Amino acid sequence: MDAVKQQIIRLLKENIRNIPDFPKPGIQFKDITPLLKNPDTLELTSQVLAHPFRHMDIDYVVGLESRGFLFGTNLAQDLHAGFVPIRKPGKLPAETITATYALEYGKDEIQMHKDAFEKGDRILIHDDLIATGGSAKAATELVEGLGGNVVGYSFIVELTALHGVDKLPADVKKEILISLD
Ligand SMILES: O=P(O)(O)OC[C@H]1O[C@H](OP(=O)(O)OP(=O)(O)O)[C@H](O)[C@@H]1O
Ligand SMILES: Nc1ncnc2[nH]cnc12
Repeated sequence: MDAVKQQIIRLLKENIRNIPDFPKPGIQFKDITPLLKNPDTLELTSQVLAHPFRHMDIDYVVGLESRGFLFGTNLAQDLHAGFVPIRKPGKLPAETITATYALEYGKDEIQMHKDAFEKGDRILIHDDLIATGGSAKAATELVEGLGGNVVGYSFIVELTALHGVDKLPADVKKEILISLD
């Protein structure tokens, strides 16, 4: 990583705070609201997220509700791609497909519109954070279920102790800005 990027990543890291015991006892919640509040880190995060995928011919960025929407649409615009939302159950109005997954602090289902993209389209999956990897894996199942080609994953934060990345296909490009314990 070059020196400028390293300096940017350090600044981003300083703007993520740890909230102990949220939303449940024992969970160390990584709160990105300071990073969103600071106009410098807001802009820099967008720029460093987009850079590695600029020449990858991404057709759609798929973002996970809700924190995956914060940078997902901007990432799509930067890459001149479309944006596809993955949402919690009962929120998308047209016909959907569903995947079930386990969270670090619960269990949930996610949905995507059946007509979100065409078979063979090149998809970048984005979320703010990967913990157990359950939601990113479920998102992969949704995309592949519709014949999409997942060509990349983009996360701001990875919780390394939970090894979420191991749940994702080994041969697909992954860009993670910040690794935390
Ligand atoms: O890797 P995993 O163990 O699946 O966990 C990561 C997911 O958990 C958080 O979302 P959450 O479900 O808390 O919803 P939110 O984005 O609406 O806050 C986070 O934004 C990721 O989507
Ligand atoms: N520890 C954590 N902090 C923030 N978001 C999360 N999503 C799952 N685990 C999380």
